[in-house]
Amino acid sequence: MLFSFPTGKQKIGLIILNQPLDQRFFHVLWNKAVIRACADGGANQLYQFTDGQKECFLPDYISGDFDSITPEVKTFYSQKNCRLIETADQDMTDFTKCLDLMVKELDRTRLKVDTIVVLGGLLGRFDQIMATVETLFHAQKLTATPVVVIQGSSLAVLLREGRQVQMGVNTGLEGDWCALVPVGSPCITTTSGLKWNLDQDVLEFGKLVSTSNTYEEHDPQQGRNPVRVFTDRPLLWSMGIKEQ
Ligand SMILES: Cc1ncc(C[n+]2csc(CCOP(=O)(O)OP(=O)(O)O)c2C)c(N)n1
Ligand SMILES: O=c1ccn([C@@H]2O[C@H](COP(=O)(O)O)[C@@H](O)[C@H]2O)c(=O)[nH]1
Repeated sequence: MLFSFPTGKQKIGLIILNQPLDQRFFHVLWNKAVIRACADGGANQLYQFTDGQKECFLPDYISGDFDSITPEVKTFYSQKNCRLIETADQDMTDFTKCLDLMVKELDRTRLKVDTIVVLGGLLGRFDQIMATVETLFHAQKLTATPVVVIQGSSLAVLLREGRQVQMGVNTGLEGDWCALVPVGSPCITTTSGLKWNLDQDVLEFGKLVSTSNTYEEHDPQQGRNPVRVFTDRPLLWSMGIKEQ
């Protein structure tokens, strides 16, 4: 798996959750997206954020149990022929269901994306933040495509087990912290490219969790080396995004 912040010619799928949108990345990510979706109240966020030019920013579909989308927003997007897909299941979050639909839609249309980018999910309600992380576990079963969550000054992605993952950390957008968090189970982990590397060390809550890590020192002319991580179980990678 090769992963870097979605820049350059990457094509993405974009999911907007019910959290305030961020001026820094919205337009660039919207333009890279070949499919765009809102999870329930994510549509309210899009509607509000694009005020004055809403017609230029129509999602392909809005899904969810529709307990958050307002009647005004629902009416607006349905009149603009955006698909409204009701997913009433109360055992899964609107994010998980929206992602499941996106994977199916990508399969159906044979559209290819490099990454599915999710805006929101890392701030606001703590239970929702935990649910975001849990959705990343579903994502690994649903698709081979990396699912990257971005909100505020953080990015999160769940690294797959059993293979070396290489991350480009030289796009200029990376902040100065990064972390490896063993969310689902203990992880035997080996890394390179970090200031505090691991060598077959066990990351485990109550034992060792790699927060407040950073990148190894580098020659500014040459840029940072990629970060390489090998883990025997799914492991959450999180990194800072520069405040601009
Ligand atoms: C054991 C268990 N705990 C809690 C729930 C309740 N539950 C889990 S996911 C879900 C849907 C959440 O919807 P979402 O739109 O993602 O979040 P909301 O803003 O409505 O809280 C619900 C109600 C459940 N079904 N099972
Ligand atoms: O505080 C929050 C609230 C919501 N989310 C995410 O958005 C979707 C949709 O939420 P609704 O409240 O149903 O509109 C939800 O599944 C969460 O993934 C969030 O991240 N933080």
